Amino acid sequence: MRVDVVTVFPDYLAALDLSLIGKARQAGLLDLRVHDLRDWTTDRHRTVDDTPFGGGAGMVMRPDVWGTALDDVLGDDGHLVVPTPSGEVFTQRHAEALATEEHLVFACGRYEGIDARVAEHYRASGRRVSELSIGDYVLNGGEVATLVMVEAVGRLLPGVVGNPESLVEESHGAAGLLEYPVYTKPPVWAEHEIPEVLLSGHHAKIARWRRDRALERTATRRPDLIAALDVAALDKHDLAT
Ligand SMILES: CC(C)N1CCN(Cc2ccc(Cn3ccc4ccc(-c5n[nH]c(N)c5C#N)cc43)cc2)CC1
Repeated sequence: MRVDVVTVFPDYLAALDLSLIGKARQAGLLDLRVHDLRDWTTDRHRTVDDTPFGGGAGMVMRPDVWGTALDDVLGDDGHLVVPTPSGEVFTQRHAEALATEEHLVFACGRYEGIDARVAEHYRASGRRVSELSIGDYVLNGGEVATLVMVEAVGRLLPGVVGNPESLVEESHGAAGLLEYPVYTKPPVWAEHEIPEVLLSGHHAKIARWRRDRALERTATRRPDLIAALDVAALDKHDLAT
């Protein structure tokens, strides 16, 4: 997979040189290229923004600069991803769908956002465009959201995560439940012991205990997920473990 990121803060994406995503890049599993939007400006001040039509606070990012940049970077096959507070909320389902793409291009806005005609233009020209938000809180730009989405998508690519098994049993997985509590050595820490069932070696009981803790957590912390619960998948998933 090729991923291009266009931003006025290229250094913000340096974190993608680290850890799993960094290793995936070195292994050639992920071809990640970060571009400075100002490289497509034509004035001596390298201007990327202007005042909003209709008035209001702040500045808006210019469509002409973004258009020349994206025309260069999107190529024939790029799927344009625009992080925005007004986007569809990004979920694991979006990560799974984006992980099937050959080429993603992330447009990182700043200020009050990117002129709306940019996304419109590429959608109208038949290109896949996803306007996505990573959650209901306000950030200062699209770079942090891009880091989140590139990691969520990158870890799903074949060969990136050492044990593909671990991609199956994870939060918001097939059964739609939150993760159960996990423990490791020492068996006693600060007078806290390990739940006995986890020391029993009885796999069916351990699976049932984990399923019950995941249900409990989901009901307490994310009751919204309970409504969408796929009970059939839950039992199948549970019996498979
Ligand atoms: C009334 C009037 C003064 N209000 C002024 C604030 N407006 C909303 C507003 C708020 C902040 C930004 C800054 N910004 C620029 C590009 C950009 C991309 C993503 C995100 C972003 N924020 N939160 C997420 N989950 C995001 C994602 N993904 C934020 C971005 C842009 C826009 C709403 C109108």
